[in-house]
Amino acid sequence: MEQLNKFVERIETTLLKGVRLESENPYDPVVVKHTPTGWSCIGAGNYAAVFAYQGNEEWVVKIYAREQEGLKKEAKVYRKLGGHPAYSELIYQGEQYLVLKRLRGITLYEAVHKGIQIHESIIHDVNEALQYARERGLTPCDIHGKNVMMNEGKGYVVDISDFYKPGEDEKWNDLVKAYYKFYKPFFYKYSIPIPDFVLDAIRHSYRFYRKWRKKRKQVQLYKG
Ligand SMILES: Nc1ncnc2c1ncn2[C@@H]1O[C@H](COP(=O)(O)OP(=O)(O)OP(=O)(O)O)[C@@H](O)[C@H]1O
Repeated sequence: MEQLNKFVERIETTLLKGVRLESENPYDPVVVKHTPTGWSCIGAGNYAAVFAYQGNEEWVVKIYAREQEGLKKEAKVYRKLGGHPAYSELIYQGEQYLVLKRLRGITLYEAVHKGIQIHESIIHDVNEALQYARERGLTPCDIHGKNVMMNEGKGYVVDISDFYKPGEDEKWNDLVKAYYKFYKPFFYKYSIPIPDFVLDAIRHSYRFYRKWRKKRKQVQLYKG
């Protein structure tokens, strides 16, 4: 408890006072303009940036750049999820930030970028973790390559902030399909790294593909 109190004090007196975040577009990651000494940014999503403190290996701080409402919902989801080895845990909820258990490893996005093999066990672990969430009354959503981490052959789900929304999306299913169709037979086999600009192009094209698919479904429904 004392350790947590000290950590919270450090967040509020150093990190929050010095950090500068910019979020221009909800479809692109938050940009960290300045990180105070002692802290390092270990990841950024479209809503938040995540920081680690040099003297603390256990916890990370997720600061929301926009939509503080999302922070409250994420905390609620963690409470509902309880403890599971494939998820992080909520340690503390601040006004603008959450303290979470630190997950180790690299994201699937980084693995593909660096040509590091993603074993099938990762896909199985995530499938199992998502099923666990469903059994707790949650709806797994927004699970993509930057929201799944792997470490020593185990898979972890990093971001559960959208699990309260009604209705699952297709992102994880699409990723699994792409894994078996393109990744496993080719990129996995030869450990080929993929440059950032290609991954970005895939990310943008996938967004358009999802929009197109959604429209097509609506038209089909309308035609009956
Ligand atoms: N508990 C954690 N331990 C270690 N790294 C983490 C943790 N949580 C997040 N990260 C890192 O920070 C990055 C951004 O976090 P996260 O995906 O939760 O942000 P977000 O803005 O909610 O994302 P999204 O754009 O998917 O909504 C992750 O891709 C991961 O690299």
